[in-house]
Amino acid sequence: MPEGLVLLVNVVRALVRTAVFLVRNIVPVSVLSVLGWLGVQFGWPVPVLVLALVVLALSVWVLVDRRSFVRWVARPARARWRLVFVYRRDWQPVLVTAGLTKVHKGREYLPSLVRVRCGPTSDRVLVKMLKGQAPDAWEQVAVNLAHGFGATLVRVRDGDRPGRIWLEFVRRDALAVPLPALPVPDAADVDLSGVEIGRQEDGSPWRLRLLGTHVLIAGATGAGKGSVIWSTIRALLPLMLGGLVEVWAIDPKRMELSFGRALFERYGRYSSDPKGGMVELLEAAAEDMNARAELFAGVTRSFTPSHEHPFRVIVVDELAFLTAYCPERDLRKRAESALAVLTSQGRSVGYCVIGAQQDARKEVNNLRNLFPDRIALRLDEDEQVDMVLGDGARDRGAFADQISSIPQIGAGVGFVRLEASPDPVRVRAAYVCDADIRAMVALGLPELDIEGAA
Ligand SMILES: Nc1ncnc2c1ncn2[C@@H]1O[C@H](COP(=O)(O)OP(=O)(O)OP(=O)(O)O)[C@@H](O)[C@H]1O
Repeated sequence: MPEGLVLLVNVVRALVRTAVFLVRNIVPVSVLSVLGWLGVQFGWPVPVLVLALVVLALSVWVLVDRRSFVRWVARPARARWRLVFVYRRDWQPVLVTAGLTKVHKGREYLPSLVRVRCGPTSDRVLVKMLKGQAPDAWEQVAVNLAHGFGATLVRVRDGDRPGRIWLEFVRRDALAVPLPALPVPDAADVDLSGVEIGRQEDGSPWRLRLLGTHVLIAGATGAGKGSVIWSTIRALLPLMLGGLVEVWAIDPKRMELSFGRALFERYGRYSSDPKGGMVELLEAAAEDMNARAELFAGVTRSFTPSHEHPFRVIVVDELAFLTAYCPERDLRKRAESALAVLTSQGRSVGYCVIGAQQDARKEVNNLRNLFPDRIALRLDEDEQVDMVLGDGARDRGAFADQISSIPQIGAGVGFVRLEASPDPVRVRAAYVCDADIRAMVALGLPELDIEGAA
């Protein structure tokens, strides 16, 4: 190629790059230009004074309304910073190494980085994939991307339109520290469509729906199933005391729920009797539910709790004991059919079954599909994740098998699928310790000797 032509090509390239840089950085470039112009025109104290005034105005904003400052200034500024100095800087080398680029006829095709948003603990990066590329290709190299961009974890989420995906880079584990028991709410604030029992990864409250659903909590031993159960009971306590909610506790392990036995006996029912008492309780619930269904038929389709017909939460601490491990076949069959009746018909008449279980396998609990809402705490094997949360949940980032078995870090941590989105959300239940349970019992039974109750 003649020398002149090479020179011309390089000049054109440099001009294009400069134009792209100016367009991409229009805001900082404009601000610097105006400040420079002020300096040249009126002397350098002027831009310094303007800057000082801007800093003063921002400081006042922080003091007056920190939230809106973070939303409108701090987060966008941080997102810009991370776009330029983290993602754009390392975009090409990391994607090439992870195998997400394509070379065709000597030309390299690179997926484009569209936008970056910063949250308190994670960044969301909108990516335009190469034509013909699917999100799976990104899911497979999520670990490479995490290491490449210095994140602890990367999740791949659906984008705003076909061909685009959000990459969620988790910078810091917001759930690494145990969450103490939440305050007992006021009765007026308890909403059975979403009782607050912990935190989501983005810092917002984790609300568990009880009205019109049943909940399965799956987790290996020590995963913290008890904290989900007790946080739920704690959130319901004011309505229990007011007679609008009853908790019927079935406690084959005689560990977790026995702490609140006095509370359940006063504001619901309790059984830990392996010789048939627990099954009788389930059958009584199923019978009452049938009677309710008959009464409500053709009268009402939505349930509102009343003193006559309280909302009943049936808590079963270890489902598998009733449906699989119980030595007596007859009791197993009766328990299974009562549970099937309750879960298949109880939703619309004010019954909610919350079942906990250690083993998520199908052989152990074939009622699993009757629980519309499921929580996967720490699980022993990766295949169990999809068994609990549904197909594809693990591919979408529900790594319940990787939750730490150290209680401080991992107990009560889990994944849920919320109604609004197929993507699993990481959550942590608040930890209701023995003293908190005693205080709850004391609140419900002030006349009782608390040590005796617990
Ligand atoms: N949400 C939580 N936050 C912090 N620590 C917790 C939390 N939940 C439980 N723990 C700790 O983990 C331990 C085990 O929890 P828990 O007994 O609830 O597990 P589990 O899943 O019910 O186990 P198992 O099936 O063996 O009864 C508790 O003793 C407590 O120290």
